[in-house]
Amino acid sequence: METSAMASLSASNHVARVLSVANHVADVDASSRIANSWRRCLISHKLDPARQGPPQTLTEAEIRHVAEPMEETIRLATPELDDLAGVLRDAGYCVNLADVNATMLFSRLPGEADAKMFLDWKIYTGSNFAETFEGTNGLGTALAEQKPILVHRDEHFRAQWHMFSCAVAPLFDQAGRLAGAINITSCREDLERAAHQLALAVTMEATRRMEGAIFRGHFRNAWIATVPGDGGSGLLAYDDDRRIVGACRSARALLGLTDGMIASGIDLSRYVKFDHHAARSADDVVELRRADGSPLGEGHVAPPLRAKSFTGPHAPRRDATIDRFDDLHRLAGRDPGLMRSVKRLRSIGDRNLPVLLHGETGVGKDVFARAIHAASNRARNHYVALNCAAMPESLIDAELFGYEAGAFTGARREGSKGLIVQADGGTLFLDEIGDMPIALQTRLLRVLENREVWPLGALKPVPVDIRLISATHRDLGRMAEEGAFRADLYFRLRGMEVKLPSLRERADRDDIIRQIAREEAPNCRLSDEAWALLSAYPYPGNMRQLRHVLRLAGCTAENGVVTDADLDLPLFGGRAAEPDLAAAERATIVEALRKHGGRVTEAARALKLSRATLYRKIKHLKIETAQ
Ligand SMILES: Nc1ncnc2c1ncn2[C@@H]1O[C@H](COP(=O)(O)OP(=O)(O)OP(=O)(O)O)[C@@H](O)[C@H]1O
Repeated sequence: METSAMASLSASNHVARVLSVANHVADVDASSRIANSWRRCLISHKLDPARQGPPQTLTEAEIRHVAEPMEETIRLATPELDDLAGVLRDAGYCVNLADVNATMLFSRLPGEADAKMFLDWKIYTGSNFAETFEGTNGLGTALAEQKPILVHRDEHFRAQWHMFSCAVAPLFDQAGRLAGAINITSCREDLERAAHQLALAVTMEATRRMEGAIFRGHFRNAWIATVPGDGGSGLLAYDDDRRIVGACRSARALLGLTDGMIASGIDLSRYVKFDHHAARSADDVVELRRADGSPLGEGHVAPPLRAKSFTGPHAPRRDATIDRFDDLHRLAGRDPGLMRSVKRLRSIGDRNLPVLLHGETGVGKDVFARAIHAASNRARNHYVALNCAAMPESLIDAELFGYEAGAFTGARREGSKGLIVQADGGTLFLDEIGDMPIALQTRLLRVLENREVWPLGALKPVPVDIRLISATHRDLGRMAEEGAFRADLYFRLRGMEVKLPSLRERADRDDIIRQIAREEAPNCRLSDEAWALLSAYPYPGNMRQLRHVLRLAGCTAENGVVTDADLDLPLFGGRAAEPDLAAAERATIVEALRKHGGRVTEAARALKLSRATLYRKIKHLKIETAQ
């Protein structure tokens, strides 16, 4: 028999089976949950099990709109989602997070061999698998019932999904409300139900950890108590005055807490009692008791992420929802490498560890450095930045270390404090540190070692307390090996090294394009062609270039639609084109400088480059300037 004829025979057998189960005629081996779902699909949703066609898929703009309220949930769940995808990848599973309406908003595909099937069948971000449209399926049915479910092959309502097997766990938010679901799907023919059942158990465990991460992330400035219970442990968040500010689904069920009780700021001691002084860290086990003194079991208590130690009852109340690491989390987006770096920065806390940022031009080194400063206990003091590539050696010296009155010809009469002293108590950001002349490197090293500065012409040093963040696009390690950069300074600078990936390397590049499009072209939508172009372009100028391109496109777009014609994306040549590119680049820069009377700032603005990048290019291309 031909394959298509076999397929249509099995489809008609399936239709007959669905009808007989739904009408309670035959007692086939479909589980009661599957049978009930089939009944809902036939009777309430009036669906046809034989209907063929892809799932409903949202446009880019619709995905953006739907994903916005889920941004924090997705961000906090991403590390666990990535781990789950890593564990299941070799078994051919794709992993998705969907919202309450069963629209997939996050997807991780397995290896190439398995991925094609998911792409062909549109099992990816933007597709909707609501039971009311697609019939019985993992996502739709788990969300309809708010319970984990396994839907194996011919348990799907529509015959066209019979080559797939899915396992889904619903996801509940920090207030115990249904927030979405975590789905894993396989299309491997040899997948046994028992093995799939095991994968469901793994998914349920991972989902519980995601819920924990979402709860802890949401209440990061509150105390968190973990309370044991039969259906898994519950999480309670409370403030410095020991009033409950949040409770997860299990804690609500376990202790009978409602939204109203939590909103009224109910006392923790009316539900749970324990010796606060016994809990010094999240790893310490504490004996928990109910209000009447009866034992509740062993639990844990974690202090707020910002707190160093327990605060007394009169300590000022903190806002339990504001986190000074917010900017860093926002910049890291969903890029796994950057998310790990932010996690490490969090664990460093307020220790004065130098940070070395590494990345191409325009990847956001300056904004990242500012965000590190904002997340530190130095945030109230100055953030002072200096670009070492943008100045001649003599000026860097004076700018950085300062000078006494009359220290040299041309010096200001009253002298200058210098940037290092200005940054006292705060953060000093040295951009393009690889361009710092060797003599100045030696002076900087002395400042870092002795914590004092000798301004030029001064008779005594000035003590300073700075946190140093430096940045470079160069390979400083190699430069240190080759003697072009002081190795001892290099090791001092890289207390922690953070690699800021180029835009083309970022795992969340599409999110960034969407976000920047929202900011720079707020009243426009992107046409499909424009989107295709934007997501395939290599962006030598990274975020800065993307911003400029979209800002311009926002101005030229007609009828609120950015088309490919609005995108000013110059061809980015390969290796063979490099000599010509360099010549063309040189000519463009020389012309821009000429047009702006040699003023680098204005020429940089006209060329849509940062001043530092233009200085670097001027140096690299050996262009003569008036300065
Ligand atoms: N994660 C991000 N999302 C959106 N925009 C960003 C992000 N990071 C940086 N940008 C934007 O990119 C532009 C360039 O950022 P920034 O000046 O910090 O880059 P840089 O790496 O310091 O560049 P250069 O090395 O050329 O000095 C800025 O407009 C900034 O707002």
